[in-house]
Amino acid sequence: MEQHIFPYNFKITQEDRNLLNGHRSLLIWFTGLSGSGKSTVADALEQKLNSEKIRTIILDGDNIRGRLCKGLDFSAEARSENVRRVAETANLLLQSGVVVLASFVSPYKKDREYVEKTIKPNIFVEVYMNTSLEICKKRDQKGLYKMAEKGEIKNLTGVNAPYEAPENADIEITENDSAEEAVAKIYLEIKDQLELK
Ligand SMILES: Nc1ncnc2c1ncn2[C@@H]1O[C@H](COP(=O)(O)OS(=O)(=O)O)[C@@H](OP(=O)(O)O)[C@H]1O
Ligand SMILES: Nc1ncnc2c1ncn2[C@@H]1O[C@H](COP(=O)(O)OP(=O)(O)O)[C@@H](O)[C@H]1O
Repeated sequence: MEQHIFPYNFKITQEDRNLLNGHRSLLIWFTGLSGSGKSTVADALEQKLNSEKIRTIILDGDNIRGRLCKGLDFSAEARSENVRRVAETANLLLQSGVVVLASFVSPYKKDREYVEKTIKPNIFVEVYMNTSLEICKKRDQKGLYKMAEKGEIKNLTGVNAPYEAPENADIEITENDSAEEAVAKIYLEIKDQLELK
């Protein structure tokens, strides 16, 4: 289909919006197995940022899959499409000047690289929630691992679907870190990048 599209050059830039907000925008991307602590740490970090008067928004797997990404399953292709839509959404939100916290299993390296490429020149901070499968299985708050054991789920990440761990994550959170420790680690890393006014 031939399209005639002429993007308009709007006058207010992202830099103008950052100035108004008093900080830069960043994308903080949490990746890890189900139960690794992505949502918990994103939640605690958002509270810390909020208390510092930093504008934030959270994009979280389960929430996004109920709306923007409704109908996408957990095949490799659908997961890539899920992450692609989130990357586009994050890109728009970053242009508004907010700090975006995104928590997605995002098991494929190429998908995470796609996110980083999509949001450039904005800053991508990859947080690897390095919680072992053993601990995630023990937590199993949603009962997904038990369902996989019974053969009721065929593509659970870490069990019968792959997880490609980041090799050079900006920040690694281990299963021994409490949520508070994780927040402290992340905040220390991003503080300068926020360029607080
Ligand atoms: N098969 C399978 N594999 C992984 N996760 C599953 C699966 N089925 C359902 N769930 C639930 O979906 C949440 C993960 O969605 P994501 O959008 O983050 O996944 S992905 O990035 O597209 O891989 C995930 O949320 P978290 O537990 O917060 O990670 C689960 O609640
Ligand atoms: N740092 C932590 N230490 C101990 N338990 C945690 C920690 N982070 C999360 N949990 C617990 O693990 C479970 C799964 O956490 P959640 O944040 O939902 O993980 P994810 O979003 O990666 O699926 C929850 O019951 C949560 O309370």
